[in-house]
Amino acid sequence: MLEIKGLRSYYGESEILHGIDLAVPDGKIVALVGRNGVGKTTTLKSVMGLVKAPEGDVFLDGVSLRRMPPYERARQGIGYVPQGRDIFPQMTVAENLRLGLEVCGGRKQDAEELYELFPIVKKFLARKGGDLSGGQQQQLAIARALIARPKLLLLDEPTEGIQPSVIQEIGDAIRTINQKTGISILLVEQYLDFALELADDCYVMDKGRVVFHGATGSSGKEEIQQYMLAS
Ligand SMILES: Nc1ncnc2c1ncn2[C@@H]1O[C@H](COP(=O)(O)OP(=O)(O)OP(=O)(O)O)[C@@H](O)[C@H]1O
Repeated sequence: MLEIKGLRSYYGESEILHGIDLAVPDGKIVALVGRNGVGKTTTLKSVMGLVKAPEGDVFLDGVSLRRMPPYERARQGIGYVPQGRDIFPQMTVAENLRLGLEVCGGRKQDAEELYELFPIVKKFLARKGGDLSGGQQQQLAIARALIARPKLLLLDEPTEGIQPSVIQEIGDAIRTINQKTGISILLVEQYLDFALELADDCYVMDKGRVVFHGATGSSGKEEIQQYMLAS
Protein backbone atom coordinates (compact mmCIF):
# COMPACT_ATOMS: atom_id res chain seq x y z
CA MET A 1 0.00 0.00 0.00
CA LEU A 2 2.26 2.85 1.26
CA GLU A 3 6.03 2.60 1.13
CA ILE A 4 8.39 5.35 2.16
CA LYS A 5 11.97 4.72 1.05
CA GLY A 6 15.07 6.65 2.08
CA LEU A 7 13.16 9.89 2.50
CA ARG A 8 15.09 13.05 3.35
CA SER A 9 13.06 16.20 3.91
CA TYR A 10 14.02 19.80 4.43
CA TYR A 11 12.63 23.07 5.73
CA GLY A 12 14.81 25.57 3.89
CA GLU A 13 18.39 24.39 4.35
CA SER A 14 17.63 22.31 7.48
CA GLU A 15 17.45 18.58 6.94
CA ILE A 16 14.62 17.32 9.19
CA LEU A 17 14.20 13.71 8.03
CA HIS A 18 17.46 11.83 7.57
CA GLY A 19 16.37 8.88 5.44
CA ILE A 20 13.06 7.41 6.59
CA ASP A 21 11.91 3.91 5.62
CA LEU A 22 8.38 2.99 6.58
CA ALA A 23 5.59 0.78 5.21
CA VAL A 24 1.85 0.61 5.74
CA PRO A 25 0.63 -2.78 4.50
CA ASP A 26 -2.79 -3.13 2.90
CA GLY A 27 -5.63 -2.80 5.39
CA LYS A 28 -3.38 -2.26 8.40
CA ILE A 29 -3.16 0.48 11.01
CA VAL A 30 0.41 1.64 11.57
CA ALA A 31 1.36 4.01 14.37
CA LEU A 32 4.19 6.54 14.15
CA VAL A 33 5.16 7.72 17.60
CA GLY A 34 7.90 9.77 19.23
CA ARG A 35 8.40 12.90 21.28
CA ASN A 36 7.69 16.48 20.23
CA GLY A 37 9.68 17.71 17.29
CA VAL A 38 11.17 14.39 16.13
CA GLY A 39 9.66 14.69 12.64
CA LYS A 40 6.33 12.84 12.72
CA THR A 41 4.29 15.66 11.16
CA THR A 42 7.07 16.29 8.64
CA THR A 43 6.83 12.63 7.59
CA LEU A 44 3.09 12.94 6.90
CA LYS A 45 3.57 16.26 5.09
CA SER A 46 6.30 14.66 2.99
CA VAL A 47 3.91 11.86 1.99
CA MET A 48 1.44 14.55 0.88
CA GLY A 49 4.13 16.50 -1.00
CA LEU A 50 3.84 19.53 1.28
CA VAL A 51 7.53 19.54 2.27
CA LYS A 52 10.66 19.61 0.12
CA ALA A 53 11.95 16.02 -0.11
CA PRO A 54 14.65 15.88 -2.78
CA GLU A 55 15.90 12.42 -1.85
CA GLY A 56 14.01 9.18 -1.42
CA ASP A 57 10.52 8.38 -2.62
CA VAL A 58 6.99 7.55 -1.56
CA PHE A 59 5.01 4.81 -3.32
CA LEU A 60 1.28 4.20 -3.19
CA ASP A 61 0.38 0.75 -4.51
CA GLY A 62 3.74 0.72 -6.25
CA VAL A 63 3.23 4.09 -7.97
CA SER A 64 5.88 6.72 -7.27
CA LEU A 65 4.42 9.95 -5.92
CA ARG A 66 7.71 11.79 -6.19
CA ARG A 67 6.76 14.16 -9.00
CA MET A 68 3.13 14.65 -7.98
CA PRO A 69 1.84 17.84 -6.36
CA PRO A 70 -0.28 17.47 -3.18
CA TYR A 71 -3.69 17.54 -4.92
CA GLU A 72 -2.58 14.77 -7.29
CA ARG A 73 -1.40 12.64 -4.34
CA ALA A 74 -4.82 13.15 -2.74
CA ARG A 75 -6.46 12.06 -5.99
CA GLN A 76 -4.38 8.92 -5.99
CA GLY A 77 -6.26 7.99 -2.81
CA ILE A 78 -4.60 9.59 0.21
CA GLY A 79 -6.81 11.29 2.79
CA TYR A 80 -4.98 13.66 5.14
CA VAL A 81 -6.27 14.86 8.51
CA PRO A 82 -3.71 17.46 9.63
CA GLN A 83 -2.71 18.29 13.18
CA GLY A 84 -5.07 20.97 14.46
CA ARG A 85 -7.74 19.69 12.04
CA ASP A 86 -7.97 22.78 9.77
CA ILE A 87 -11.73 23.14 9.96
CA PHE A 88 -12.93 26.40 8.39
CA PRO A 89 -14.68 28.13 11.30
CA GLN A 90 -16.95 30.40 9.25
CA MET A 91 -18.16 27.65 6.95
CA THR A 92 -20.91 25.26 7.93
CA VAL A 93 -20.25 21.61 8.72
CA ALA A 94 -21.88 20.67 5.39
CA GLU A 95 -19.62 23.09 3.50
CA ASN A 96 -16.53 21.84 5.31
CA LEU A 97 -17.53 18.29 4.43
CA ARG A 98 -18.05 19.13 0.75
CA LEU A 99 -14.51 20.48 0.54
CA GLY A 100 -13.34 16.88 0.86
CA LEU A 101 -14.91 16.16 -2.53
CA GLU A 102 -12.59 18.61 -4.28
CA VAL A 103 -9.91 15.94 -4.35
CA CYS A 104 -12.07 12.88 -4.90
CA GLY A 105 -11.06 12.06 -8.46
CA GLY A 106 -14.58 10.74 -9.04
CA ARG A 107 -14.81 8.54 -5.94
CA LYS A 108 -17.35 9.38 -3.28
CA GLN A 109 -18.28 7.88 0.04
CA ASP A 110 -21.95 7.32 0.74
CA ALA A 111 -22.96 10.19 3.06
CA GLU A 112 -25.25 7.99 5.17
CA GLU A 113 -22.35 5.65 5.93
CA LEU A 114 -20.30 8.61 7.09
CA TYR A 115 -23.14 9.85 9.27
CA GLU A 116 -23.43 6.39 10.79
CA LEU A 117 -19.79 6.62 11.82
CA PHE A 118 -20.09 10.21 12.97
CA PRO A 119 -23.72 11.01 13.94
CA ILE A 120 -22.58 14.35 15.29
CA VAL A 121 -21.64 15.48 11.78
CA LYS A 122 -25.17 14.83 10.54
CA LYS A 123 -26.74 16.47 13.57
CA PHE A 124 -24.74 19.69 13.12
CA LEU A 125 -24.64 19.95 9.31
CA ALA A 126 -26.01 23.50 9.38
CA ARG A 127 -23.77 24.75 12.22
CA LYS A 128 -20.62 26.78 11.72
CA GLY A 129 -17.46 24.67 11.95
CA GLY A 130 -16.05 27.07 14.53
CA ASP A 131 -18.97 26.40 16.88
CA LEU A 132 -18.10 22.70 17.26
CA SER A 133 -16.06 21.37 20.17
CA GLY A 134 -12.54 20.03 19.54
CA GLY A 135 -13.77 16.44 19.48
CA GLN A 136 -16.59 17.27 17.09
CA GLN A 137 -14.18 19.12 14.79
CA GLN A 138 -11.90 16.10 14.81
CA GLN A 139 -14.79 13.88 13.75
CA LEU A 140 -15.69 16.35 11.00
CA ALA A 141 -12.06 16.45 9.81
CA ILE A 142 -11.94 12.65 9.56
CA ALA A 143 -15.32 12.57 7.80
CA ARG A 144 -14.09 15.24 5.35
CA ALA A 145 -11.07 13.11 4.50
CA LEU A 146 -13.18 9.96 4.13
CA ILE A 147 -15.78 11.47 1.82
CA ALA A 148 -13.39 11.07 -1.13
CA ARG A 149 -13.06 7.33 -0.32
CA PRO A 150 -9.27 7.27 0.10
CA LYS A 151 -7.28 4.03 0.15
CA LEU A 152 -4.99 5.40 2.83
CA LEU A 153 -5.75 7.76 5.68
CA LEU A 154 -3.05 9.88 7.35
CA LEU A 155 -4.08 11.00 10.83
CA ASP A 156 -1.95 13.54 12.69
CA GLU A 157 -2.58 13.44 16.45
CA PRO A 158 -6.34 12.94 16.44
CA THR A 159 -6.45 12.98 20.25
CA GLU A 160 -4.69 16.34 20.66
CA GLY A 161 -6.70 18.75 22.79
CA ILE A 162 -9.66 16.39 23.08
CA GLN A 163 -11.54 15.43 26.23
CA PRO A 164 -10.79 11.90 27.49
CA SER A 165 -14.45 10.88 27.11
CA VAL A 166 -14.38 11.71 23.39
CA ILE A 167 -10.99 10.10 22.76
CA GLN A 168 -12.56 6.66 23.17
CA GLU A 169 -15.24 7.55 20.57
CA ILE A 170 -12.61 8.65 18.09
CA GLY A 171 -10.62 5.48 18.66
CA ASP A 172 -13.74 3.39 18.07
CA ALA A 173 -14.48 5.29 14.84
CA ILE A 174 -10.93 4.75 13.56
CA ARG A 175 -11.15 1.02 14.27
CA THR A 176 -14.58 0.76 12.61
CA ILE A 177 -13.40 2.65 9.51
CA ASN A 178 -10.45 0.30 9.19
CA GLN A 179 -12.48 -2.85 9.73
CA LYS A 180 -15.50 -1.92 7.61
CA THR A 181 -13.79 -0.37 4.62
CA GLY A 182 -10.36 -2.02 4.79
CA ILE A 183 -8.73 1.40 4.49
CA SER A 184 -5.08 1.52 5.59
CA ILE A 185 -4.18 4.08 8.24
CA LEU A 186 -0.95 5.81 9.24
CA LEU A 187 -1.56 7.27 12.68
CA VAL A 188 0.77 9.84 14.25
CA GLU A 189 0.21 10.04 18.00
CA GLN A 190 1.78 11.34 21.19
CA TYR A 191 -0.71 9.36 23.25
CA LEU A 192 1.11 6.04 23.20
CA ASP A 193 -1.56 3.80 24.77
CA PHE A 194 -4.17 5.05 22.31
CA ALA A 195 -1.86 4.42 19.35
CA LEU A 196 -0.76 0.97 20.50
CA GLU A 197 -4.30 -0.17 21.17
CA LEU A 198 -5.34 0.63 17.60
CA ALA A 199 -2.26 -0.20 15.59
CA ASP A 200 -0.99 -3.50 14.20
CA ASP A 201 2.50 -2.14 13.75
CA CYS A 202 4.49 0.70 15.25
CA TYR A 203 7.42 2.89 14.27
CA VAL A 204 9.26 5.01 16.84
CA MET A 205 11.05 8.14 15.60
CA ASP A 206 13.81 10.15 17.21
CA LYS A 207 15.60 13.19 15.73
CA GLY A 208 14.43 12.62 12.17
CA ARG A 209 15.14 8.88 12.11
CA VAL A 210 13.20 5.66 12.69
CA VAL A 211 14.79 4.06 15.76
CA PHE A 212 12.42 1.13 16.20
CA HIS A 213 9.87 -0.81 14.17
CA GLY A 214 7.85 -3.74 15.41
CA ALA A 215 4.45 -5.29 15.98
CA THR A 216 2.33 -3.94 18.82
CA GLY A 217 1.65 -7.26 20.55
CA SER A 218 2.38 -7.56 24.26
CA SER A 219 6.17 -7.97 23.96
CA GLY A 220 6.36 -5.29 21.26
CA LYS A 221 4.46 -2.88 23.49
CA GLU A 222 7.03 -3.10 26.28
CA GLU A 223 9.88 -2.56 23.89
CA ILE A 224 8.18 0.45 22.30
CA GLN A 225 7.54 1.97 25.73
CA GLN A 226 11.23 1.56 26.56
CA TYR A 227 12.26 3.29 23.32
CA MET A 228 9.91 6.17 24.09
CA LEU A 229 11.42 6.58 27.56
CA ALA A 230 14.97 6.40 26.24
CA SER A 231 14.54 8.70 23.24
N1 LIG B 1 7.70 25.14 8.96
C1 LIG B 1 8.83 24.79 9.57
N2 LIG B 1 9.98 25.48 9.33
C2 LIG B 1 11.15 25.13 9.91
N3 LIG B 1 11.28 24.10 10.79
C3 LIG B 1 10.18 23.39 11.07
C4 LIG B 1 8.90 23.71 10.50
N4 LIG B 1 7.98 22.83 10.98
C5 LIG B 1 8.65 22.01 11.82
N5 LIG B 1 9.96 22.35 11.89
C6 LIG B 1 11.00 21.66 12.67
O1 LIG B 1 11.11 20.34 12.19
C7 LIG B 1 11.32 19.42 13.26
C8 LIG B 1 10.30 18.33 13.19
O2 LIG B 1 9.00 18.88 13.41
P1 LIG B 1 7.65 18.02 13.32
O3 LIG B 1 6.51 18.97 13.44
O4 LIG B 1 7.71 17.14 12.14
O5 LIG B 1 7.76 17.15 14.64
P2 LIG B 1 6.68 16.23 15.33
O6 LIG B 1 7.37 14.98 15.71
O7 LIG B 1 5.48 16.11 14.49
O8 LIG B 1 6.35 17.04 16.65
P3 LIG B 1 4.94 17.51 17.24
O9 LIG B 1 4.43 16.35 17.97
O10 LIG B 1 5.34 18.63 18.15
O11 LIG B 1 4.10 17.96 16.10
C9 LIG B 1 11.27 20.23 14.55
O12 LIG B 1 12.59 20.48 14.93
C10 LIG B 1 10.59 21.51 14.14
O13 LIG B 1 11.06 22.60 14.89
